[in-house]
Amino acid sequence: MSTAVADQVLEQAVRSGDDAARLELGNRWLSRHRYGTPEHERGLELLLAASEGPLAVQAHWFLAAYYVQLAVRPGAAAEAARWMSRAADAGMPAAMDRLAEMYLAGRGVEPSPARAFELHKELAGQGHSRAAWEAGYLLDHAGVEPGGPGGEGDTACTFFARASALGDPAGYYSLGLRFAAGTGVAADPDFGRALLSRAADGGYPGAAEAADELVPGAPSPRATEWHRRLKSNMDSAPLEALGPGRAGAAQRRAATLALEAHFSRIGHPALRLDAGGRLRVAPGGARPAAHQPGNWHWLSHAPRVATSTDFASREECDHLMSRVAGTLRKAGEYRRAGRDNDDAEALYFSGSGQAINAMAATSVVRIVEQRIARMTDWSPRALEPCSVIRYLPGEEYRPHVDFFSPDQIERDRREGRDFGGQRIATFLVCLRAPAAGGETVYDKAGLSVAGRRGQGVLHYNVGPDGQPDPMSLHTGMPVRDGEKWLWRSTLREHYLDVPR
Ligand SMILES: O=C(O)CCC(=O)C(=O)O
Ligand SMILES: [Fe+2]
Repeated sequence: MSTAVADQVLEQAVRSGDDAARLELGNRWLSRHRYGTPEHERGLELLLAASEGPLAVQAHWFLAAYYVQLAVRPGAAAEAARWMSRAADAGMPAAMDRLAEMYLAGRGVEPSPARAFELHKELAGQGHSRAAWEAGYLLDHAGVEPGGPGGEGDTACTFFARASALGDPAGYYSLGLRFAAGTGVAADPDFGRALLSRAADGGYPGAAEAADELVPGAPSPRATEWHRRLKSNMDSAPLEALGPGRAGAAQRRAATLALEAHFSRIGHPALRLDAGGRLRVAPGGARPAAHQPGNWHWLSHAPRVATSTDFASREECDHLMSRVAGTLRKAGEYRRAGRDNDDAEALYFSGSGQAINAMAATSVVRIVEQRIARMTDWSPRALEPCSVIRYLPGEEYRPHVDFFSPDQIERDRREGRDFGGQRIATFLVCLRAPAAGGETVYDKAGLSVAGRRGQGVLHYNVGPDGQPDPMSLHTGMPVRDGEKWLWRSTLREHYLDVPR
């Protein structure tokens, strides 16, 4: 059926009051027609018309997603939060997940890491493994005080164990790090090694390296035995009960309890079930502390370049790689029309990348952004959405500058596409350092910065007078061996969500 015919069929269905057709047609009009056109407005009206009918929750979700992605428009964040809350209150897992992210970032709502945690905790109880992992991460990094009814004893390790019970490599990985180091749980390097190896079996980035570095040498017989048990535990786990779209919240809770009980039978003394049948990890070891980045170390004043060692933790670096690993694309494929810097990227950068937008951002993305904002005394509202880029051997980013031309800034502002103004500075975080090559070179200053995992690099693209600085020319040297992964944020002149 051609699109035109299909549209006519949908129009007919809309006239007879069919809400599924309203949703389908509304989304089509919104994606096909530019913001501000009557056709675009009609798309929005169709979604609104469906928002009180039998498909209200889906309509709320589509409206929320629409406003999330319309971030640069005034009031969009508040509208996004309003619709997202309605879909979340109706129990839609995807909406609960995005609402948690909004509470953490404080977008459209008062920031509340505690609400973000509670939403992830609820989702974790329904068998959503990433939510279980995020709940654990938030406990260690967002200053959330677990408390309230049933909250006693919630620890990061407990949530990572629950993610592990659901078969999530991220859960094995983070639990493995903690058993290896003895943070939040009494150290058991053999079990830690086994968990990290299990995460590596599941393809989790950095897990094999962490196992080799944190518990060096050949695995002990005990580590090998734990690894075998972890594998056979998962082989016999009744995971199908959580298959996509299989059951409602109550059935998913029951299936989750069964999986947690199953995992506890692996027999490790630190894993136990509480009175409510939920999996917990006996607390012990060193008190977990929020990650502390190193102070700025200035390398150059023309251009201005500084580094911070351990800006991001190993766990954060590996999470960020895992988040984009399946979706990386060549620069030419993510280029947006009319953006000169995207054209330059396609021309000069031979690796791959992926932006992490508000529909994909996780707690780690927001916490790292908040850390960048704190360390640079910048507002998170003036940070461009981050992206992750990867260089394979032979790939490079030839000499270029990151600042926008005055033409580009004015065109973006006029077309209502981007109100952020100049890219004052660039913030890079080395997620994985290559074995050889891949230095960041500031060509005109004769400065070369070798990446180390977790290191943050800040360089200004403008001089102290605020004007584009030609001295900021820089190069990502060809990687000779291994892979190089970077996080990129740019610090913009203005808030991105306030029209000028
Ligand atoms: O890879 C590097 O070291 C530099 C990356 C860069 O310049 C950029 O992403 O704009
Ligand atoms: Fe650059």
